[in-house]
Amino acid sequence: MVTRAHCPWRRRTGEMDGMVIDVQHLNLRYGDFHAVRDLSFHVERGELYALLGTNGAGKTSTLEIVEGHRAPTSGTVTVFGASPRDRAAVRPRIGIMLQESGFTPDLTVRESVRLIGGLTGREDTVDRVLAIVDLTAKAGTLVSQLSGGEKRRLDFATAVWGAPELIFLDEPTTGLDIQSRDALWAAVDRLREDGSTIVLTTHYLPASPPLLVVAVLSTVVMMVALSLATAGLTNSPEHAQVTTLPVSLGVIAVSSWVGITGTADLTLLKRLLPGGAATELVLDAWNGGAPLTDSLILLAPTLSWVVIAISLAARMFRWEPRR
Ligand SMILES: Nc1ncnc2c1ncn2[C@@H]1O[C@H](COP(=O)(O)OP(=O)(O)OP(=O)(O)O)[C@@H](O)[C@H]1O
Repeated sequence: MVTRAHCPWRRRTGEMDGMVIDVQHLNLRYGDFHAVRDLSFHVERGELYALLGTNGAGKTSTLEIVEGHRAPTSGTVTVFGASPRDRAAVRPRIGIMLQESGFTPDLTVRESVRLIGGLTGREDTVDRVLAIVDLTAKAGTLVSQLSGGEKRRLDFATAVWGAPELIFLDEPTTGLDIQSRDALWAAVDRLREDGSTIVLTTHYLPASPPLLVVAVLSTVVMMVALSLATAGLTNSPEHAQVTTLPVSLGVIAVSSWVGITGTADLTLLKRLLPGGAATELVLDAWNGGAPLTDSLILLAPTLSWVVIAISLAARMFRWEPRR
């Protein structure tokens, strides 16, 4: 666990309240190719915010802009109220796990962590960081002798040194075995509990996502639909109440759109959909002959399922005019 002693920024009470990242009408073109189209979202302090999307949707490109590594073609981005290109203002407060970090192969794990940590200007100890990323046993091993998953955990170490206020993780679980993946999600959750705001891209979602806010790149429609739908999957009761209706509607509507057929009766619906007054409303409408198909299979709306279903629907409705 991160202690207060490791978190000097916590003392600046009040400064961190509210919005950490604000992205408005972001566009990025690589020559003629429109990689990110009119993307807007914001991230609040203490949130775990995931950018989801199909391969090539623009997740890494967006992250690179917010991290200050790349300039947008148009749109505005602020991090802690400053431009992410303002390194002096922003860099000391953020930790970044790239898709691939270039570590020197003939340094040990301990030397690598100390070297990268030293560059952040934040205080921490190698032992604490190695414990977070579960590399204590490999402290004396040369980077060239690490496995792919161990190298990925070393990448993670560079992002968490000094308990930064804002942590970016680009595909953090790539190459990790199931156990390491679970351990990483647990570490991410602990970092968030300790006060860090976390923004990540991933194709592998934990089975029970912690308090998770999601944007799906490609289209505004997808982003809005999924943000609403997934908010209902969080463990926050107030969110769940507000968003039960979109979750229920989303499950029924997407099932209909993608043409899944089968039989579902009211009892099954009640079992599978989230509970609450909003669900009752949806069921009443459906049962009373609302314009929805009477023949569909309903799936429990896990986050992965919603992503797949909305991606399919997006393809069917050609929601991705990318060029
Ligand atoms: N430097 C570049 N020059 C030209 N096109 C690029 C460049 N970098 C990325 N692209 C293109 O922009 C699109 C978005 O790339 P990006 O890496 O942001 O996607 P992604 O959502 O992170 O994908 P993945 O899930 O596969 O990692 C892709 O089609 C990619 O080919």
